[in-house]
Amino acid sequence: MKSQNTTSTTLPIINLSGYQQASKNQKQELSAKIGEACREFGFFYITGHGIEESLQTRLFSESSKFFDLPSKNKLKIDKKFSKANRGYEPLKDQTLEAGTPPDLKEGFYIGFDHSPEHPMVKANKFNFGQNQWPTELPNLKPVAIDYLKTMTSLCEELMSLIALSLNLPDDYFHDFCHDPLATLRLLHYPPQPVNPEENEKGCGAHTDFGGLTLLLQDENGGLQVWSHKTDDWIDAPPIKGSYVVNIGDMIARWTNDQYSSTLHRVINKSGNERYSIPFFFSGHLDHEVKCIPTCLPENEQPKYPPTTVEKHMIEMYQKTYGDK
Ligand SMILES: O=C(O)CCC(=O)C(=O)O
Ligand SMILES: [Fe+2]
Repeated sequence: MKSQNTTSTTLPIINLSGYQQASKNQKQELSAKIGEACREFGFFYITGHGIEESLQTRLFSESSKFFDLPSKNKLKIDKKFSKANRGYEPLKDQTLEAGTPPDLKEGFYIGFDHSPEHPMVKANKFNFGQNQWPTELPNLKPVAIDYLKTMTSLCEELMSLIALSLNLPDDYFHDFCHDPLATLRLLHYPPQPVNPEENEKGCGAHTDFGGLTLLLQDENGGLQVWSHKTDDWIDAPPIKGSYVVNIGDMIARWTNDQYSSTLHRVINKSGNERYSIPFFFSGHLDHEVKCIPTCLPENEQPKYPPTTVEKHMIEMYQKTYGDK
């Protein structure tokens, strides 16, 4: 692949304003724009999504307070103590791009709190369980849980627009959306070093594992998206009040790559500390993911064998975190 520079193509911006009250026709129009963006880039921005700015600001504020804590405090809630991969992920813990140095980012994983009696916890389902919260930041939990709930509802709506865009009934992904694995990841990227190791980056080139990712990023920029059209990296700069949405591996598998789960990476060249908050909507763990028959033209074969959400998620965590 090419250097760390980018070309100037821009990702589409889709305004969702009023989507909840939209007529059938308006929803069809919106879904057609989403479909086009998914085919061309696998990435798009959304505005008019209805998530309150004050909620986003409070979450960013808790996030920066968390990463400012002394290392020894953060390490007390290292995700290695959690059966459900919840908690602190130290700097360089993950290598998203095989064969390159580990990612220059630290993180904090949050999901819905599931009691030990929850059937999915009893069944030892992947990433279902309890969070680990920092005792120093009592406000993080209510803000993060509020955010998780709101984002989950937004993703359900987006999945129904994706269904429409594929000429499927709008409730086609209903079962996938039921009792989903939904993960919030607070991320902190130190500035890119002046003399980085070869190929060292904030976040190595990767595709996202789940259904949809909705990314909130601060004003520093640094996200780059691979364009198969121009065969080069393009910038996905922050646009105030928007989310960057991208298609994950599940949707690529359903559509036989008609909708692209696109490579992306982060290089924090801003010289500042960068903060971002991706929300990963991965769906119901038992859901089978195999090519949707109407997404397979007569002369094509499915590119991927059938899998389940859980199987794919486990494989991808093992691949990028090794045996940790
Ligand atoms: O921080 C970002 O801008 C992107 C993070 C990302 O791609 C991920 O966590 O999967
Ligand atoms: Fe990603």
